[in-house]
Amino acid sequence: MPELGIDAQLRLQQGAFRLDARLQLPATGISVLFGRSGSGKTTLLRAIAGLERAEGFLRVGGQLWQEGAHFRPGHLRPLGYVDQSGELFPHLDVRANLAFGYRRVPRARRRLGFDEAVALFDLEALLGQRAEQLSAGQRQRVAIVRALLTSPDLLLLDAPLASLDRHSRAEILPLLEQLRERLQIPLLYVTHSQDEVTRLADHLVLLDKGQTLASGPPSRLLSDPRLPLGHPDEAAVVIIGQVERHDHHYQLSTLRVPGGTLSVALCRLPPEAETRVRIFARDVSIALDPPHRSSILNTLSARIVDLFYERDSARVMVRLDLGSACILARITRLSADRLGLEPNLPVYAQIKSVAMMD
Ligand SMILES: Nc1ncnc2c1ncn2[C@@H]1O[C@H](COP(=O)(O)OP(=O)(O)OP(=O)(O)O)[C@@H](O)[C@H]1O
Repeated sequence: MPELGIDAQLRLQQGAFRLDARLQLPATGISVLFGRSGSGKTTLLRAIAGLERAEGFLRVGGQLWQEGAHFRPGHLRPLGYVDQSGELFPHLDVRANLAFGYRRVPRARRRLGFDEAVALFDLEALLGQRAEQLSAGQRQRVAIVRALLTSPDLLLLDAPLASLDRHSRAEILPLLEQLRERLQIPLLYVTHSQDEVTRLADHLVLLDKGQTLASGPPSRLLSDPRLPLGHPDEAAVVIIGQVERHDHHYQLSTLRVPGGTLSVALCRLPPEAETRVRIFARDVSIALDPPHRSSILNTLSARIVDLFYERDSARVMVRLDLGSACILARITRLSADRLGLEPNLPVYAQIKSVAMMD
């Protein structure tokens, strides 16, 4: 793993709940903390923020924030924290809300200019509005930019989209994706939405009953059906593709991915650009021979890694190795038996639908 942004072991007892989490996260990019409700995500974030006093150690960007008796209090930890509610100073306008933290940062320490941050989150038109007049989605955008403008060493976002409607979520997600390219600090993002995991995560941490169950690249964790990552019907894997060419006549772009090429809706990325591609397990079917005369455009060569039988279900999850990445196929047990699927068997993965994430 590249340079560590967060290195921590934090233990905390809260009533009957015990947090005992080990974190080793990269210095840049979005690390997503994923887990069921009650798994301890907020508690862990609050411990990192110094709002809860956990035992153990915490190092952020090489700085020791706590260890043993040494405990840097929350207000002296240079971090931005945004929670679900995105609270602002209601009587101030957006400009004053944003300027509040920004003015306190010495010019030489500022990581992001005021105008740049405002433009990044498309806030120009809102600068004169009072915070109490904003919609929930607008408020959350302002809250994120306000946190960014304090030039933190670490940005903590606790389910920032969880209380928003679909439309506002769809508006903010691409802004967070853009932020990934711009930020030079770790961003720790809590969610229990699988969609946000596939869209945002550069690194994924799975928390279960207060413990870190798995931590690593999303491509590895998402393609491991043994991990409790949500309902199997929503299981999806993200792989990296490279733009090969565009076909304007048929409005399609071709991406090079492990195992072959994929056709996707025409995109604006230049040739050779990298992009994330999400493939739902439910959209993948398996054939033993190269399919021909089919309306499905996308077929990849694969080899079966293993099969996971779901209890009391007609379905089986099949892990398929494409060479340098794995995808999942959720098919019926009947089909798996009829085709005689077993580990190591070479097969063709037919993919009904592919979504580009960039
Ligand atoms: N102040 C407290 N005292 C006792 N128990 C608490 C306290 N705060 C949280 N808990 C318990 O700690 C556990 C973890 O809660 P936490 O809010 O961190 O989970 P979470 O993963 O963030 O959940 P969600 O996704 O629903 O927000 C839960 O069982 C919760 O009931």
